[in-house]
Formats: sequence, C-alpha cells, structure tokens
Amino acid sequence: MLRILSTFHLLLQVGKFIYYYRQMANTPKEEIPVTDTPKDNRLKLTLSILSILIGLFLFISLASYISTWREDQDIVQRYGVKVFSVKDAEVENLFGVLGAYTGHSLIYNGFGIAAFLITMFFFAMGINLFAGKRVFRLWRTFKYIVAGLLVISISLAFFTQGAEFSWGGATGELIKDWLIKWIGKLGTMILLITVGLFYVIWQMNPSLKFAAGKKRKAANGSLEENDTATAAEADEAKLFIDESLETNNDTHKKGVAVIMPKTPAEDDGEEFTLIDEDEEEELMENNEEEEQFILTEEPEFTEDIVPRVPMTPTKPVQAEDIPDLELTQNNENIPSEIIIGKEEKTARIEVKGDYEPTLDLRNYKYPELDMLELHGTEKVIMDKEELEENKNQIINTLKNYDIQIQRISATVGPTVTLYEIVPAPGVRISRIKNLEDDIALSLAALGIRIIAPIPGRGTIGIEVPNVNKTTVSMRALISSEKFQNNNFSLPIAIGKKINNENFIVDLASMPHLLMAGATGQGKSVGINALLISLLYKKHPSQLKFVLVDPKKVELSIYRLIENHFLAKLPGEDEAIITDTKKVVTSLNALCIEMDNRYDLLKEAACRNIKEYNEKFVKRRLNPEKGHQFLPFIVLVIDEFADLIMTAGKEIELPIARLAQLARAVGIHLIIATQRPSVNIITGIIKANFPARIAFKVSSKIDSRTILDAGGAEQLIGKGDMLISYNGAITRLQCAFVDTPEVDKIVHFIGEQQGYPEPYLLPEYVDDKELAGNGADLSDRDSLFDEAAKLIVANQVGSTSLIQRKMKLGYNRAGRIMDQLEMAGIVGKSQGSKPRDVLVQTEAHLMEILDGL
Ligand SMILES: Nc1ncnc2c1ncn2[C@@H]1O[C@H](COP(=O)(O)OP(=O)(O)OP(=O)(O)O)[C@@H](O)[C@H]1O
Repeated sequence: MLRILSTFHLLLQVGKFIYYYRQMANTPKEEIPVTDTPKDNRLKLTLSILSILIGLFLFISLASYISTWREDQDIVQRYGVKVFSVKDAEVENLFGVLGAYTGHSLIYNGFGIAAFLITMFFFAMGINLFAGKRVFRLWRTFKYIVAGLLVISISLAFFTQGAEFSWGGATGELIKDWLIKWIGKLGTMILLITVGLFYVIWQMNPSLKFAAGKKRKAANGSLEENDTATAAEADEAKLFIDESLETNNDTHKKGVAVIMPKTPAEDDGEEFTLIDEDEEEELMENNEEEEQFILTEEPEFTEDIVPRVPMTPTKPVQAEDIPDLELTQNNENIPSEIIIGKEEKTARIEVKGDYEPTLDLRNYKYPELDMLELHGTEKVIMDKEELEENKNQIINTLKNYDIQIQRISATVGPTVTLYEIVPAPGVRISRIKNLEDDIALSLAALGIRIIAPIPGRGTIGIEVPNVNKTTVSMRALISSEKFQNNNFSLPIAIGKKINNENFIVDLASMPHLLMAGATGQGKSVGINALLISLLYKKHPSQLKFVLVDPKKVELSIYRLIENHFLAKLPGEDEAIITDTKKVVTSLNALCIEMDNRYDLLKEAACRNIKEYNEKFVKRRLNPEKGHQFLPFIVLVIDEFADLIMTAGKEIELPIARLAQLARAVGIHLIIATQRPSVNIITGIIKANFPARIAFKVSSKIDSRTILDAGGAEQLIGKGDMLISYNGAITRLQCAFVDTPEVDKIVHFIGEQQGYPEPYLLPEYVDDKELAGNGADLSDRDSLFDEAAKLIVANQVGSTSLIQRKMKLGYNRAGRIMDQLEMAGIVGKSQGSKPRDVLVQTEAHLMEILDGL
C-alpha cells in the first residue's frame, strides 16, 4: 500500500502542476513590453527543453529498469529513499541511483509497463512550449494517461499473473486483487474486455463529434484550404449559417430587435451538445468570435436560429396576428417588416433592414460547376511545324507579289492562329487586302481572314485556321476569375479570343444582341451558352426570360424552370412561346411592361432599373403604391426570320420599340436568325442592335448585313464567330455547352422550390378586338368590378393605377376608366390629374355594382 501511496503522491503533484499551468494560460495576457519579449521567449524555451529532458530521463530510466530490475530492485527496496546517501549502493540503471529509484517507483511500486505513459506527458508539454502553441492538449493527454495507467496496469496484472516481472505494478495488482475478490476472475476478465471494447468503439466512432466541430469551424467562415473539414461539410455548414444569417445580417448591423425563444426541439440540443470540454476550450482559444457559437447550447445551426445580437424586446404579438408568408412574384404582400415564423406561433423575427429579394426563394441553390463538363483539353495545341510552314507560305506568297515584310509574329488561338505582319515601308495596305484570296489559295486553307490594318496595333493580321482545333468548354469560362468575380448586372460568357482571353461581357450594357449564322454553325449552342451563363449567376428573383421558339424544339428544354426563371402571358398554359400570334401578343405585353416600369421609375424619380431597385431595397419605395422589386427580363427569340416572314410589321414594330427604349427598365433582347437578309434584319432593327454576332454565313452580303463588314462568310463553323461590339469586330471561339449539360442544370433548378407560377406579363388586348366595344355599360369589361374596387379602396381615380395594379395595357385601362365614369364611380377626366372618386365606401360601391 505504501508503494502505491508514494506513486499517487507523485501523480497528485503532476496534476497540481497542470492545474496551475492552465490557470496561467487562461488568465488574460498582459501586454508585454517590446523590450521584455526576448526574456519571455527564453523562459519558454528553457522550460520546454527541461520538460523534454525530464521525459527522456523517465523513458531511459524506465527502459533501463526493465533490463536491470533484477539487480537494482533489491538495493532500492532495501534502502528506500536512503539509497541516495548509502555509499556502497551500486546499481546498473543507465541513470544510476536516480534512474533505478524512479524506475522502481513508477514500475514496481506504480503502474508496471503502463508507467511509460507518464513520459508522454512531459514530451507533450515540452513540444507545446517549444512550438509556442498548443500542439497537444495537455488536459486531455493527462486524462488519457491517468485512465491508461489504471486500465493497462490492471489488465497486465490480471493477464500476467505469476510472472516474475511486475508488469502491472503495485497499483495494477492491488486493484486486480480487489476486483477478483468482488466480482471473481470471470467478472474481472469480462469487465476488462468490456472496457477495452468500449475504448475501441469510442475511438473508432467519433464522427458525430468531429462533424459538429468541423461544421462550427467551417461555418465560422474560415474555409481555409487546409481545413480538415471536407469541402462538402464546409459547404453544408456554411449553408446552415448562410440560411440563418441571411435574414439577420442586416439586423445584426443595425441592432434591431430579435426575439427567438427556444423551440422544444432546440432544447434537446442533440446535435449541438456533442462538443466536448476540450473542443470548447480549443475553439475559445483559437477564435474569439467562435464564442458566440459555443458558449451556448442553443442549436447554432438550425435554420431558425440567429447569431447573438443586441436585443431589445419587440411588442408582443398574438399568434393570429402573424400572417402566413406566401410566395408571390410581386412583393406587394411583404410589408416593410418581414415576419417569419408562422409555424412556431410564439416565435417571431422582425427584420427592419434592407429588403432582400432572394428571400422569396431563400433556399435556392445556384447550379454547381460540376454540372458542366470539360470538352477535351483546354490547352491550345501549338504545332511548331504548322506554324513554321504557314509563316513561310505567307512570306513567299507576299514575295511573289513583290511585297516585302519587316516582321512576322503568330498568336495561336483555340481555332485560328493570327499571323501579324509589319510590311516594309512604302507597301500599300490595300494591296495586301486584295491578295486575300491568293494567300488563302497558297495556304490551301478555308477560313482565312485578313485584317488590314489591325486597329490600334499598326500591323496587318492574317487569321489561319488551326489543323487541330480546341473546343472552348463553358466550364472553363464559368470557372474563370472574370466570370466569378465581376459585378455585371447580366454577365454572359460568350467565348475565347484568339489570344485565349475570355470574352465575358455584361448583356445589360450591350444592351441587346443580334445573332446570325447559317444553319448548323453554332447558333443554338451560342444561345445556350448565354442562357447558362445567366443561370449560373442570377437568382430567380432577379431575372426572367421570355422565350420565343418558333422551331418548338430548341428552347423547350427550359420549360422545366418556368416557375423559376420564365415569364408568360396571363392565362397561357405554356411559358415558352411557339405560336406567331402569341409572339405578337407577348411582344406587346412586354411593351406594356416597359411602359409600366417607366411609370414606376418616374414616380420613384429614378433614371434606370438599378437606381430603382436600390431604392426599393432600401425600403424607400412603398409597395402599397405599386412599387416592387423589378427583375431583369431577357427576351430570347430563336428564329427571327420565321416570325418576320409571317407577321412582318406586327413583330418589327414592338421589337424596335423595345430595342430603343427598354434598356433603362431592365428589358434586354437576344434575337437569332438563320437568314440575315435585309428584309429580315431591317434598318430599324439594325440601328437598335449595336452588338451583333455572326457565325458562319453563306455569303459576303449576309456578313455585311449583319456586321456591316465582310468576313463572316470566311469563318469555319462550329462556334467560330465574329462579334461586333463597341465598334470593333473580334473573332471568338464560342463556348461549347452540350445538351446533356443544359439538361442537368435545368433539372437541378427545376427540382428546387420555385414560385407558384411563372412571372406574369401584363395582359394585352388587341386594339382591333376592343374597337367594337365602346364605353358601354351593358358590355362592361370583365375586370370592371375589380377595377372599381381598386379605385374606391385607393380613392385615386388614375388610369395608370389600374394599369399597374392589374397589369393591363393603357388602352384597356382607359376604356375601363370611361366605363367607371359612366357608372358614376369616378368623375370626369381632368387632364394629367387623377379623376375624382365619387364613391367613398365599399358598401356604396357594392350597391352601385348590384344595380348595374
Ligand atoms: N462552340 C462550339 N464548339 C464546338 N462545336 C460546336 C460549337 N458550336 C456548335 N458546335 C458544333 O456544331 C453543331 C451544330 O451547332 P448548332 O446546333 O448550335 O447549330 P445551329 O446554328 O443552331 O443550327 P440550326 O440553326 O440548324 O439549329 C453542334 O452539334 C456541335 O457539334
């Protein structure tokens, strides 16, 4: 027993030491004057070396004791502590009497072989001190060592009964004897095996705990590359936080009231109590900000929770007062205070910060990069022989025509190589230009284009197609820095230039795009590339497409996202428009939408959609007055020629109107055609589409029609294109996105929660249809009653109110207003001022309506 007591005394001292060490570490650090710093480091270094030396000493003493115990045990046992002063006490231990005494105390009197665990503690402490940070967790190490000492010593004592050497030490043997006495040999064996199994299970299945820890780390925003959490876990965790923060970020900044009682489920805190003391300690030390996540047992990562913010209680609200938050296209039902938490009747969060349009579909996930594929190698293949051959051909051909050159250089692009030549002084540029066909002949290659001169470079360019062409994958463009980190309103990744630079522009500043190209040259792929770029960057609340597809098959794939990204006419089943008559109606509806948006902008005193939306987001525009967040609208027409042939002016006029005016209100047009002839791309259309793309066309005339320059007839197809933008014509290789990729992306979006229906365009009724219907009360408009209620409720007799609120065209709204006047609900027209409303109450109105 004495043997054991002395060992425990030693352990107690070690425990005490750790306690004081921890106390010291946790006390707030005093500012150390700069001049004192070296002294401080010296102390740490000395202590660390000391600790490691103690560890080494213990290890060697114990190891030595294992082989010398027969000789030394007797001596140490005979003299006890006095062994240090006895003259003829000769021992074999490598560390002499001290080593023998230590080995004997820790192994024989202590824990047997398990005593080696004690050395680990000193090594851990030494390493921590040396590194100046916590490489090992001391408290945890200490706990493991104590547990290990007991379990291992008892087990060894049990399983090595009768051995000469004391494998389990005095402690192991004593406890083993007690156990055998209390629960018998079999019971002891089962107990020890169970403890061993328990340890193995505990070590093998710590995943829950780790996951929680990692989530916390990742969620804290420090998604460093070397973080042990996998990207997926980090994403998941970030999402959790994003979801919880999105409603509260602004609140946080502004210190607005947040009341969040715990739900019963939260009280369980199952997932979140898994963090153990050590992790907590580590988190606290590593990152002060994390305190807000770990100092609480509330579930930090559930969707509803909020980070701790200064709290001021809001006025208590009855459960019935909390309205259901419906998903709607227009944000009119969202008051300036958003109320969340209809299910948990007592819980509510009030957000008085900025309006956030994306909250309509708060769980919407953008498509992932993995949904796109890399088509072949992204590296441009440069064939030196080919380059050399072409260079010599060009020089020789020019020589044949007596044209000398000073210098020639080459830039290898994905599909073509640009040879730039600097002619000798005195050579006329037009001579080279005229030799285009001859050079093409001598190079025996299709698709030679001569740019004489290259604007701004003072050289002449000869583009020669590569023998081995590289496909430009959409994935490469989407993952590029420029695409990911731009602040364009409508970023579109079109393709790569000859110098392999990515061509990524803002559709909003183009502001419309005309595309032409003979069949099979890459137009459909081009349209998909544009649509996919926008889908990768925009939230459904920020963008709507009006898709016109007379061929019926090209854009039908996008019908899956109609409740997310498409707009349609009221009362229509299909959002994608394939019928010419409906195209006319849709274009006119878009014109009405444009006019309505202009009215809104005028009222808000904003010059464009950006300013307007900024104002709306800042809650400076009242939704009660018809204001709403305006998504961008992109009209895509896949085959324009077909429409013009069948509907002519009826199509051309609204298109021209939209092209002229719609830019400021966020409506942009992408129009594609196979036949770029002058009767299709008329002067009026061309004048309003400054940005134009030409894929390979069949004649120079077509090229001129679309680009005002030749060259598109020389292209080589498969996405090789010329874009005329900002006054310059650039040759690009269009990004390639295959149908299965588009399919994957639209499925991914389509499977997510969307709006209840597509975005509704205003109703358009053809004037001709209205012509027969005068302001006759016996033939009232079907929306007459609704309009009357609207006017009476608002007490404003304005046609534009009917237009906006009921999404009607000007003509129809005007006609309803005339009928309201005849019914005595509003007064006479007063020019630009609203009419007087003659009915004050709804009850009065109902009487009038009943009498009609
Ligand atoms: N950017 C590109 N990179 C590589 N190959 C392309 C590219 N664009 C198109 N192609 C190839 O050309 C083929 C035809 O393209 P696409 O279907 O886009 O032509 P199109 O002009 O729309 O034809 P149509 O007018 O008949 O629909 C594609 O199937 C593809 O193999």
